[in-house]
Amino acid sequence: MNMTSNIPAPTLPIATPETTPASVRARSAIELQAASVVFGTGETAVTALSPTTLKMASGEFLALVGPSGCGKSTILKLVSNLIRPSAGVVLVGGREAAARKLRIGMAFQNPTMLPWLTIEQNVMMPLKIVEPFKRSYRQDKKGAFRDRVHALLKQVGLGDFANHFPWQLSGGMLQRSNLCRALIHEPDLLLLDEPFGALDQFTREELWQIMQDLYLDRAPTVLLVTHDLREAGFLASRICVMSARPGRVISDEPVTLPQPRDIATIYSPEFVEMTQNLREMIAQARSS
Ligand SMILES: Nc1ncnc2c1ncn2[C@@H]1O[C@H](COP(=O)(O)OP(=O)(O)OP(=O)(O)O)[C@@H](O)[C@H]1O
Repeated sequence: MNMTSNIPAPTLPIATPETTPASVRARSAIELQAASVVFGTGETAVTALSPTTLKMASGEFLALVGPSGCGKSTILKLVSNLIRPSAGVVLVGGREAAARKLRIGMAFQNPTMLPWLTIEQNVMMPLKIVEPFKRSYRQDKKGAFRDRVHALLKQVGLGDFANHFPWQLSGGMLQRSNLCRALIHEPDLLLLDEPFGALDQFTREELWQIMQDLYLDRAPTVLLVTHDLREAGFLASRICVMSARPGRVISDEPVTLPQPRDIATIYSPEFVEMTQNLREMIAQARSS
């Protein structure tokens, strides 16, 4: 399913994967060098992440899987610079604490739409607050921004819901809006923490396809945390498995299936074998 043909030509001088210089794209390469995280001190200290080494190239789609509490979300927080490592180094684009210089999009399990704003206004929010869009927004370019929001909403099948309020949408529709809000400002780096976790299987599969289209269209660097091994296999170009808390990466393998993938792929013997292997690794990690 490729919906890119529905998008009107961009009306703003916004970077696309084709126009973004390699130097800019390289800024979103990620590297953890023996990075560890301890929350708290003394007797109440919790080691959330063992020294972890992980490298991601710009434009890569990496899925992190592992037992509950092993430190997956902690890695997202490190990469986004919400927290600093207790030891080791986290580099984004080759520099420490550099995430704030990047355009980052985030989507979590529970979409946090502002209930008093319409879907259009919610999705527009990053354009209001993130440079360079913020400057143009102030210069009354709202018409162009609105066109951009509508094009993206249309791409995910929400073209007719721009003026609805969040409470008028289903869970799946809210998750689509959530993805739109995470992508509207053309992020270099997309951090996804179980973004489809609360959805039924059919809606989830539909959103995997939408996510895949958006990724192939825009090529951001994506770090996806998920418990759903099929989701990891369907979307990612690489899967890292973590050990139980305090976690570290115990397996790091590419997903060799060609992209774009369709839903039938997840029933192929190759795919089933891959997810079974991942499942066994996680089951072992949980019990050890
Ligand atoms: N701010 C905090 N203060 C204290 N402990 C924390 C904090 N944040 C996370 N932890 C602990 O660190 C560990 C790792 O948490 P994290 O959220 O990274 O795990 P996770 O792998 O994402 O878990 P899940 O799959 O269940 O979402 C957990 O034991 C958690 O309780």
